Amino acid sequence: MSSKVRLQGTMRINDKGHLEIGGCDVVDLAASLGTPLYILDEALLRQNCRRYYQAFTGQNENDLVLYASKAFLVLAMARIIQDEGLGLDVVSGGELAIALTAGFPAEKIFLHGNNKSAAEIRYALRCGVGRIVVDNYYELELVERICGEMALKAAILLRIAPGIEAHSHSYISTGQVDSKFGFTMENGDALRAVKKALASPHFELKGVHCHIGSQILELEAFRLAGRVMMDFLAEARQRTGWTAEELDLGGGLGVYYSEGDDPPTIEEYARAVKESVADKCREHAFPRPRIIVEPGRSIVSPAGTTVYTIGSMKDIPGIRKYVAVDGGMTDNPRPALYQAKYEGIIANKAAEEAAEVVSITGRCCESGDMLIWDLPVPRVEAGDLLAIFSTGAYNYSMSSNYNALLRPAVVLVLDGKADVIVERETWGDLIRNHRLPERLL
Ligand SMILES: Cc1ncc(COP(=O)(O)O)c(C=O)c1O
Ligand SMILES: N[C@@H](CCCC[NH3+])C(=O)O
Repeated sequence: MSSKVRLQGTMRINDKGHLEIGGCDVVDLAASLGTPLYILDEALLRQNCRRYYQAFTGQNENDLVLYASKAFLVLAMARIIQDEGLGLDVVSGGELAIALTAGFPAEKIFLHGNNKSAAEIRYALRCGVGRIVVDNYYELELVERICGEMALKAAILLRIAPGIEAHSHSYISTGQVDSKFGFTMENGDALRAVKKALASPHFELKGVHCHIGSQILELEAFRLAGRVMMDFLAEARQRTGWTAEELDLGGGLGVYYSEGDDPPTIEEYARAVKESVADKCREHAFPRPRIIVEPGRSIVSPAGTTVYTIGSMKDIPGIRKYVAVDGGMTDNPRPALYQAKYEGIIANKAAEEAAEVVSITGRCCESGDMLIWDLPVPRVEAGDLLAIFSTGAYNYSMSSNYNALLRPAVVLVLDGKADVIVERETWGDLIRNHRLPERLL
């Protein structure tokens, strides 16, 4: 094989020496659908959903797994998530619209966000979403006012910043005190918010929420979150008499991207979360709340692969060989944003031994548009196909049209069938919303 990489899910190298996913030859997919191309392994995606369902709802039927839409949400994805019995966490009117258009049951949708607009809140309440997760005082008042206007009572959770430092990239750590998200526990804001919510006739306060960060590879951070949040609920009960029914611990479980990443399994994560809550329930004689989790990355990331065509190369002898592909930070901004590391192989030479080390660069006019540094590959030439692994999360959903590049298609593969679930953009799509004022005609 061209480099030591982990083949996940249904990936294999076929008799032609090509990478195959979901029974589909990646070289054929690239020929018929073009590149860059996002490929989604439906079997692995469903397997991850089932493992989460089994580890939580399967053990306690009241517990709930919400898939975090921000990782990747399109109509087909919403259908798969619904099929697998999970709920959805959405963070905008747009994500909510995708979910509802796919026919997702509103009561299994939780609306998140640190600055929801009044229109989004009205839309969510009108559709009957399951919960609104209120992030701050401004929102608490806004949601209350809108409920008053609509003459209804909203089932809410309060997002709390529990003051936990998760060991992840600072841009994706969210639970620490200095964070834009949630009511701060440390300075008493969280408890004041509970009192305020309880005093309102427009709220049914179901519980609390926290999310300490993303791509977390250590269970201890999750255990700590469970314990800290349960201590908070116990204190809130003591001070107000209110017994929370729900504890939403957010998402955050990391995945394997490259050598050195050693994530806990979904089952280990579930055990850690549930045990930390159970221990504290015993300590405080607190009735076990419904546990809710919101995984995004760990469900969809490993199921995604991006395929690119190799074009130009620049060899600087003794320094580095740059190999350019037909995508880059527009379809995968994570290396540029978080110094994220990925693995990949040459899909049409997947059985060949590595012969050189190259650095994969994107085609954007930015020196920072690097996808992989120092990747061992067989001898590569223009026209070869590079497959980069674990791109299912925060790639399509964070893609852009920088340099007027087009967003790739997304194809869902299963048992030799390949279905396009998102069409490749066209130049027409790029220009559709542009307007020329009269005086420029
Ligand atoms: C509130 C909330 N829930 C869930 C998630 C999903 O996180 P992850 O993809 O790391 O599981 C996020 C994103 O980090 C989030 O902000
Ligand atoms: N976008 C981030 C994850 C942040 C999720 C939202 N809190 C990533 O690609 O790793």
